[in-house]
Amino acid sequence: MTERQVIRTLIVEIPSAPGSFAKVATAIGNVGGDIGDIKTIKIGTLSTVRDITVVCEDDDELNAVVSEVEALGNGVKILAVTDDVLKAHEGGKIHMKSKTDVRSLSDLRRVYTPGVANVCEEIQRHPEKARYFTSIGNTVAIVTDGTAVLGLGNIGPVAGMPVMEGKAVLFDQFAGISGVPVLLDTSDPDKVVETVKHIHQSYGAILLEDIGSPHCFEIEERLKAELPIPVMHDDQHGTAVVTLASFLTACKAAEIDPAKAVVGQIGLGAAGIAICRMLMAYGVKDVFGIDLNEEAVNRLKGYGGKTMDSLNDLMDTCDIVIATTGVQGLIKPEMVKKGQVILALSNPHPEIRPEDALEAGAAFAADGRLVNNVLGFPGIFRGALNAEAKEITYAMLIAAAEAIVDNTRPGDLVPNALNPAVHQAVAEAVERVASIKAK
Ligand SMILES: NC(=O)C1=CN([C@@H]2O[C@H](COP(=O)(O)OP(=O)(O)OC[C@H]3O[C@@H](n4cnc5c(N)ncnc54)[C@H](O)[C@@H]3O)[C@@H](O)[C@H]2O)C=CC1
Ligand SMILES: CC(=O)C(=O)O
Ligand SMILES: [Mg+2]
Repeated sequence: MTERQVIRTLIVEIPSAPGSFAKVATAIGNVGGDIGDIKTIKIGTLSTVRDITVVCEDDDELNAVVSEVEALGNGVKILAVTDDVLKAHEGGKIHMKSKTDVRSLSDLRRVYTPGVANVCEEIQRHPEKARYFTSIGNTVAIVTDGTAVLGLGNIGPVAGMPVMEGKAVLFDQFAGISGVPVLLDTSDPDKVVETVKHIHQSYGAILLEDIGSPHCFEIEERLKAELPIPVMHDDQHGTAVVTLASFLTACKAAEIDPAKAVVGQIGLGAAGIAICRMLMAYGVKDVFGIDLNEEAVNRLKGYGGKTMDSLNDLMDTCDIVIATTGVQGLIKPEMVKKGQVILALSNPHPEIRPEDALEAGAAFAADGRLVNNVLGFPGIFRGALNAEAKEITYAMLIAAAEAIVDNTRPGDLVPNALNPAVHQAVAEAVERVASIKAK
């Protein structure tokens, strides 16, 4: 059975006495549950009710958590176990909303016919004005064929929709951008390019998401060459930006010269190859990569990277190990070298849990929840749209990575993705570079 991460909220009644909550927390931890958010629902003289979010490896572990907490007795009661994740997806996560109220006939005539006709004619005369009189300039298509959805593989575009809606939520919250999922029922590069070209006029930019390798490379290259608006495959470049930022921060903290760091990349698909290319372009000389797929390894060699014979060799040799294979648990604790930096970036499950890597001697360890392209893509697109850029260049991506580094607090690997200042800083840095180029 495939292991899956199970997130549930336990609604627990606990006696209002010092130490009672600690017993519940210990019971959850005893059987491997991780505690997430805790919300106090009711404080009574005799008992307190709390929502405790727990993260478990699978249903068996969740059942063990529930039994362990119930076994405490002495007034500790589980009132309910709820699935907040499924609940948060009921009816979908996004909704197209009007910015204008229509309350009177004159509103109606202004917003719709006949008033709207003047605006149409103005745009017909001056097409560039569409950017000001429509939402096009603030709307990004989130295009997927569903072939590499997180590390879940080729689950199809409709099953991938919750991820695309998630990206749209993040676009809205962190960058004020309307993200519109576009689900394609083809992965054929000719058809994808043709389709996106036919619909591109609705959007200010195109974000390609969870399109698997190798077809993602041709699709992105062709769309970049053929469309007059920014196109970026987030799994490649959004991930590479955030990984470069965490790499630079880790090098500084571990006193490693980035140019002399020996980097090992496990998995050379969309994310992996882009990470290697960005590190090499930034001046890192020793970038080694491995993949089960020979074509992927040859692609890396074509870009100037090197390969190794095995995962064990890579783990033995490299100071900094980055993994994007989608394979949970691929890196065993006994493979970790003392002082190594381990970025196990696969979602939803990393190649090694950061706590296990640290316990095995790693100097720094993070997973894909922390080092995540959410730190990059909202600000990158905001900056590109603000600058009315025609493309997202390497210089813009480097500026984004440096802005992320500048916003990282001492002791942290990356900034908190919930901090709006980070997205603002990325957007400003990207816009500045894009505007310089445009002059
Ligand atoms: N943290 C983040 O921001 C991001 C994380 N990712 C994660 O990276 C993973 C891969 O995503 P993509 O690159 O888009 O997929 P992909 O399908 O393009 O690439 C995966 C690559 O890993 C290779 N691979 C699989 N098993 C392997 C093994 N045992 N040893 C060596 N290589 C192996 C495959 O041959 C393939 O080349 C996913 O789990 C995804 O969630 C992707 C983008 C962003
Ligand atoms: C974060 C992301 O884009 C992925 O895991 O595919
Ligand atoms: Mg993705």
